[in-house]
Amino acid sequence: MPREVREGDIALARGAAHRAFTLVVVRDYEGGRVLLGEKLRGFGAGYYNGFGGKVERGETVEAAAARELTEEANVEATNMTRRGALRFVFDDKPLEPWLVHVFHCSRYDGEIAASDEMRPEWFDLDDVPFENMWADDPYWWPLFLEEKEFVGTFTFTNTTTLVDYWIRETKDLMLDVEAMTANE
Ligand SMILES: Nc1ncnc2c1[nH]c(=O)n2[C@H]1C[C@H](O)[C@@H](COP(=O)(O)OP(=O)(O)OP(=O)(O)O)O1
Repeated sequence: MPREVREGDIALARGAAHRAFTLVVVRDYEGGRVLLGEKLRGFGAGYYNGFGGKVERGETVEAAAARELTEEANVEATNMTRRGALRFVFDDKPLEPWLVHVFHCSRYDGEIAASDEMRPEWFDLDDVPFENMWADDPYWWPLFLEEKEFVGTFTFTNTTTLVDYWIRETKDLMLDVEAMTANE
């Protein structure tokens, strides 16, 4: 069972800069469902997740989120809002902490289609497949679905075993992101 800790109790490797990632969850309000993708290859293969990936050099976080959604699910977001920042700390690989910027999207252009990386699938809100998702997801999804903004940190061992975490709502997401990346 992962241990809930106080904010600040999770130590980061000194001097390690975050690696930035995006994660977009598409929500269909009328249908009461969310779009997830089964990851077909690479990090997290076999898990269901939102759509996203690494922020490339010289790219904004927003542009990276839109690009990854198009690459992985074949649609262009027409409204996307930042909703959270999740820091992942690993004791094995990768060594640097990750900062995953979570976005919400409810309108898009195009037809959803699979890519070589993700197989999209709609899930009813009460049927999100947490048993086949990253172990941190059950801790922040409630805030996501309640339309709250949130920040948190999760420590993993052996890449996928969640050891400890903190998560909370934030009233100023960007201020908290600045604080999380202050020493970089
Ligand atoms: N623990 C956890 N919870 C929720 N979401 C994630 C994690 N770990 C993660 O990596 N993620 C998310 C963050 C990103 O959206 C993806 C991982 O990105 P990845 O597919 O490795 O990046 P790409 O740039 O698409 O990779 P390649 O195209 O280079 O293979 O999962």
